[in-house]
Amino acid sequence: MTENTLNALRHDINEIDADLMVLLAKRRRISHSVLEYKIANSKPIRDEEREQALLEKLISYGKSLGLDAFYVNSVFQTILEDSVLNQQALLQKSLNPQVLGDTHRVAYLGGQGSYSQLACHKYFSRRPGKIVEMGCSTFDKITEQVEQGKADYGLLPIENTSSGSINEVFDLLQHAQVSIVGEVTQTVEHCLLSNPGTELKDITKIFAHHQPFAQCSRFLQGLGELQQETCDSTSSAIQCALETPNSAAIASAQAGKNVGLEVVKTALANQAENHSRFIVVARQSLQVSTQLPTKISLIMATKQQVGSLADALMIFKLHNINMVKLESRPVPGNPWEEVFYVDLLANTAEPKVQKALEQLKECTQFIRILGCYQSESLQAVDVL
Ligand SMILES: O=C(O)C(=O)C[C@]1(C(=O)O)C=C[C@@H](O)C=C1
Repeated sequence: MTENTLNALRHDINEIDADLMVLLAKRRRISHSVLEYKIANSKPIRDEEREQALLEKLISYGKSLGLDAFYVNSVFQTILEDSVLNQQALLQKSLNPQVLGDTHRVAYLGGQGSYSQLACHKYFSRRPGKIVEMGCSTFDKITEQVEQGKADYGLLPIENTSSGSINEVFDLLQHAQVSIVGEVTQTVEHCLLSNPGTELKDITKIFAHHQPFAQCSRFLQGLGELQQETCDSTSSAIQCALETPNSAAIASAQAGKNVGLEVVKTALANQAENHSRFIVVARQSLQVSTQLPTKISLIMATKQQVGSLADALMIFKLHNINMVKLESRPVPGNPWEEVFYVDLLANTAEPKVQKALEQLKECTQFIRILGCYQSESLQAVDVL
């Protein structure tokens, strides 16, 4: 094959890709129109039966065209997820026009290339408007920016599939005057990054935030006596690696590319599927439509009596409310006292939930709703 033929083929591929883009944009516009019907008729945004029927039909049509089921399924699951999440974000915006403005000042940990920045871009990509990024050096500074009205939103990592709950953030939520208004999950692909030409055997020191250190503990154990230096954020770890010969940082490949560091090794995390869930906080709580899958996060301190935690949890069961997270953390200044963090798949606008929360007030010492927000972890319809 000549180079000319190759160029002609690539030209054809470019045209097909451009046509696909036009069709994807058209599909998105139609999906927005379907939302109008759902708003007018109070229908839930997600229609899993419709998704199932659609995917089955597409898989069978794909087979007749020589496309395998796995490929068709993965392409259309992505399209459907985009469609659902966009409908949800638009509905939220129509419900809270005064709060969800056109400029989003977002405070997050670190700077360019941090996982928080990636999560910020992911979350706000569905929320039209300009993002003003405010990189911060600590979690406290993030909530301070929001409390003082200098930022509209703060992004805080709350849990990771390898290292578990991020206790610092749970503790911060005990006293920060902010509400949780959203969540976003970001895939975290840790790589070892170093100055060009550096090989793994040359590296004597590794810089990272303590979370990546925890998430890559097995890889690090395998390296033996290597110096590890904990940094405030992934961005500052990258800066240190840039300035220190024979050193490396743990961060995403993209973060390294931004500053000229090269990837020495990929896939460092203990778990192959390494994801972090971030919460989005703001000064004001949001109204969340009951047409959306929603979560409530709350903290509570139970009475110091036998069975008081069991009594509190029983209330959720009695009202058929699904509890998806329960964490306990010590209360600063009160040794051996615990505060519980609870996530529920529920909406504070539902009467049964209001009733349950009233009952919970009666059987606990203290309860505070941290937020009711749109849950973005969509469970894909299973067709394969
Ligand atoms: O058909 C609908 O109800 C839509 O909103 C469209 C659509 C889609 O993009 O195809 C989106 C969300 C639903 O879960 C099902 C299908």
